Amino acid sequence: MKLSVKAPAKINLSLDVLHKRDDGYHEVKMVMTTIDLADRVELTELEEDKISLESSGGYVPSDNRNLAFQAAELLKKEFNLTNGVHIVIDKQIPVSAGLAGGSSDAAATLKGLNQLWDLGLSLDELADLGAKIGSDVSFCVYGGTALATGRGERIESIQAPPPCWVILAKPSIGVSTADVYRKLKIKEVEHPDTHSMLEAIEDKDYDRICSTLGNVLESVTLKDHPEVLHIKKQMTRLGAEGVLMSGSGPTVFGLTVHDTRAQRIYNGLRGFCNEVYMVRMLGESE
Ligand SMILES: C[C@](O)(CO)[C@H](O)COP(=O)(O)OP(=O)(O)OC[C@H]1O[C@@H](n2ccc(N)nc2=O)[C@H](O)[C@@H]1O
Ligand SMILES: Nc1ncnc2c1ncn2[C@@H]1O[C@H](COP(=O)(O)OP(=O)(O)OP(=O)(O)O)[C@@H](O)[C@H]1O
Repeated sequence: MKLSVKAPAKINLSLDVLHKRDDGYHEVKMVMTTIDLADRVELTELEEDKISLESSGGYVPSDNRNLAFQAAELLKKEFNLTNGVHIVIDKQIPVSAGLAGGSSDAAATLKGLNQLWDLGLSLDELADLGAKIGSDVSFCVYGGTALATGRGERIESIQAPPPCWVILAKPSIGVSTADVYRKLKIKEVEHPDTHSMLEAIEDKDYDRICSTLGNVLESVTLKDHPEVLHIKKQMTRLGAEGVLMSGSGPTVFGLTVHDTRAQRIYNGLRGFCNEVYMVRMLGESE
């Protein structure tokens, strides 16, 4: 049997870091939402007891460094399974971008194999398993829009923000999430008002959502990579109503409700950035 699962990217509308924990991770408070930029993960049952993986598009590892491979491995180990699977990833989400591409592939693999191998696991159980793979995987299991706390794995789903265009621009630089967290000076930075973001979403107040966007990790990535700040300025100049870096970066997203403005921002950014996307905010889990 074979099945195909959509794996959407996420953006962080608010990302706050509260303190460093004894286990080396950071306690976070984030509002995350899914966007209509997605990989597709195709799972085919194998007769043999093995996992194989291939990926089209951007370069990603095809062995157990791949988070989707790790998801299949984890299920086999946890439940002592001898099932096999061939995983094909149609990669549309840019890699190492701050958009949780790998995490979403892992979440899609967990959900798909739950069906394919008839494991009967609930979404909560899949999200708990996902947390063993990476901090963003639990959110990707639920999708939609959520408040994420703990190291990012404690998920409280909330309603979707009002729909709008999301223009994404990724400069051609690599950013290490671990480095960004390590360099963050928690006491010296301005913290976003996550509570206000939650209220704005509840009130469906698009203008307030735009003015409340905030990501504490910008303090590190913008300083190390001035091109990210440059993209933010261009997005604002081109008329985006709200602009922010997603996750640890380097992708910047701009929000607008206006169709013609969205096209103008998209065209304007393509002039000096190779990877630019214009997609809809999803917000709801599909
Ligand atoms: C930046 C975000 O993408 C925002 O959604 C996430 O916080 C990062 O999620 P992720 O890429 O799934 O992160 P993981 O693979 O769990 O961790 C990568 C590295 O980032 C650091 N890390 C991550 C999450 C967290 N709450 N505190 C951390 O300090 C740790 O050094 C960890 O070794
Ligand atoms: N399925 C996958 N897709 C993309 N990258 C993967 C995958 N599996 C493993 N990786 C590796 O994970 C690293 C980060 O990739 P990813 O695209 O998930 O980053 P990201 O969008 O910054 O994630 P996050 O926002 O969760 O920090 C890369 O070094 C990549 O080689």
